[in-house]
Amino acid sequence: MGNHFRKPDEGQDAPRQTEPQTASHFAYSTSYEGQSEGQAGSRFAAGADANEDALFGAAPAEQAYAQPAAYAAQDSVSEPTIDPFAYQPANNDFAAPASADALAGVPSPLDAPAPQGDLSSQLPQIPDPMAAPEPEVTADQAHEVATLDTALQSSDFTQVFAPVQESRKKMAREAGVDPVIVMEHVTKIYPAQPNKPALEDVNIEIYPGEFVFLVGHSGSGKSTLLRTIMREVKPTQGRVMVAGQDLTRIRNRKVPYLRRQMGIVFQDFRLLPNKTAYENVAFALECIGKPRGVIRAQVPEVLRLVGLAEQMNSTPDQLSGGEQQRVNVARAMVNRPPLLICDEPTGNLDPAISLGIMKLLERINRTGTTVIVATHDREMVDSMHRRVIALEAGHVVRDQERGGYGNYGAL
Ligand SMILES: Nc1ncnc2c1ncn2[C@@H]1O[C@H](COP(=O)(O)OP(=O)(O)OP(=O)(O)O)[C@@H](O)[C@H]1O
Repeated sequence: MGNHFRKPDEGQDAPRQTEPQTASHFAYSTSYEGQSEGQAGSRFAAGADANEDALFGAAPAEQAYAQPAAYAAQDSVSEPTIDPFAYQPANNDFAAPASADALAGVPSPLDAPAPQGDLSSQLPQIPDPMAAPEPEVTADQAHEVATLDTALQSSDFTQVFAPVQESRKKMAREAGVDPVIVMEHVTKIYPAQPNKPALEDVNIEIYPGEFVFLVGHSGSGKSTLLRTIMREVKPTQGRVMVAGQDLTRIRNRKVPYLRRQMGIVFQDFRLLPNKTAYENVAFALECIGKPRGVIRAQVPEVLRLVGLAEQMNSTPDQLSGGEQQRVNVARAMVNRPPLLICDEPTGNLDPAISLGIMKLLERINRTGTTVIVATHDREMVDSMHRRVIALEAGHVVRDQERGGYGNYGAL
């Protein structure tokens, strides 16, 4: 999916093709329909309008990056002790337990003696026809997964990836939360296909801190939906609100500031081939004018958190596909955006490595970042039990709180 974006100098309905990896593609490589790459490049000029950073709530003070210890204090203040999304059973969910006295003497079925012998060995062994074959995992892959698992245990994680405290605070304070993304009656018709809307009357609300899977057949509109959220595609009809900003109305010059609030991860990694992992991540910060001190503090930290402390000086050709994708995630997150948009982030990866990437995204989500993942990865969606939005021919055919991949339309 991620490789369907157009070259900057092509019209909006030009045939879709893979972009070459160039420096200008590195930082949010795709430009808004009709906007040239030159214009897009200017988005990263230093000296941003501070007011723009208010788009998603106040960004942390620059100083906080240079003093990681400050995060801890900041986090402990801003992280709500109650997660408003967490399931809170009502008092009457369960019958009140009987007192211990009343229960005394009543034989419990749990106290019954266990049947003797291992019954399972006496039962005929029937293979599960639905069971998927175990994927083969090489020693290298197992090592890669293990290093990432170790990195994910780091207690420092929240200090670096903890961007949306403002909205979480609001949620906790008011117990009523505004969605971070609202799509109202959104229809997108590409002129090249006037009779086949890529999206039709789509209505979606996504709240801060959610983890959302977007599923659907090829061509169902997943990429188009993500691209409207990034304001790379403008709807033909309807309204898209991101963090309270109406994307159908904001001026082009504001788009760069909007995108700074988004981390974007694509299937085709788009790392700069001649730069090391460190340099690739650092470049994302250089592009938005971060001071060198911030870069020196933040880049190794974020690479360590994605389990690449040992590979900072490796170039992409020295990294596995999964490691490259981790650099990509680190690069998307290094500026601590409150919203992470992933278009087929595991599309090219082996199942074991895909699971590692998904765990990483989940870990980032647990720090409060809203994560939206378009994917064809059935096993992943089924195993994670997160919100699933299914698209079919541009329509939302299912929006399920804790869904599986399903048969798109069917549950
Ligand atoms: N730039 C474009 N010009 C014309 N039609 C387009 C363009 N981009 C997408 N489409 C069409 O819009 C529809 C939705 O495409 P989209 O890429 O959003 O689907 P998708 O679900 O992401 O597919 P995949 O999973 O294959 O990436 C398709 O019919 C596609 O051909």
